[in-house]
Amino acid sequence: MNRAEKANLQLQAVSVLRMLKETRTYDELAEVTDLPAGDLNRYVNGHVLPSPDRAEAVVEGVGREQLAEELQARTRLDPEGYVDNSGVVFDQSFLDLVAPVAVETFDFDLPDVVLTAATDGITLAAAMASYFGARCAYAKKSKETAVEEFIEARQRLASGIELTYYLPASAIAPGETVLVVDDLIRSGETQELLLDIAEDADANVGGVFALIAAGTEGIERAKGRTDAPVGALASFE
Ligand SMILES: O=P(O)(O)OC[C@H]1O[C@H](OP(=O)(O)OP(=O)(O)O)[C@H](O)[C@@H]1O
Repeated sequence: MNRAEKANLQLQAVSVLRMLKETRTYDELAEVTDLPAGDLNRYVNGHVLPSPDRAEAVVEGVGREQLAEELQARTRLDPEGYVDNSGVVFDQSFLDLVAPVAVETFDFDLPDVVLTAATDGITLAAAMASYFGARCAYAKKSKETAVEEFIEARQRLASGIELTYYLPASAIAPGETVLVVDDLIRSGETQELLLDIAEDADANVGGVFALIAAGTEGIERAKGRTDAPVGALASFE
């Protein structure tokens, strides 16, 4: 790790600790992190940065578990099983914490492009792209008027409805590494269309990542389509 990467990791750890501190006392935070309450106070207030080792432990270990809990707490499931995750996808500073935890947990190849589908995946994709220094691209269900060339992916869904996603052809260059992300993966139909787009662009898939998996069907479906790591931060049955 070079100096800039270390500094980035240390600042990420401070963000994670601040997020956790919102709903905890320092003693409770000490219990969660196994770090002394006095040190945590100095980190959260920005007086001292955690050492790179401590920062890594916070981002990798505690970060994943706590982010998953936080996700569950911010997500509502209605009686029909539909997910309301606006408390997550509208909160850019929460989403800023996700990329380092996701990459530590799932070991994705670092992307040139973070690809998602409009609409709800966009804020997550933007946050992750910014962390990786990658471009953010999103496929839409309609064609942008001024764009001449598109990559199209079409699928007849289980419901019988036909779904087409369009991505401007210039968004991904051949040979680039694409990380497919979304807020939610349920049937995996959307991710499959995004993987079709990546394949059409002659890109390498670096991974498939969702914040929330509703059931296991979507994750299994994506795993059937790529050898790259596939995972979600939290799951609902
Ligand atoms: O795994 P799947 O069964 O494909 O479901 C997941 C997709 O469903 C939601 O998008 P939706 O199609 O509702 O569009 P929206 O983001 O515009 O609401 C969500 O943002 C994912 O893209």
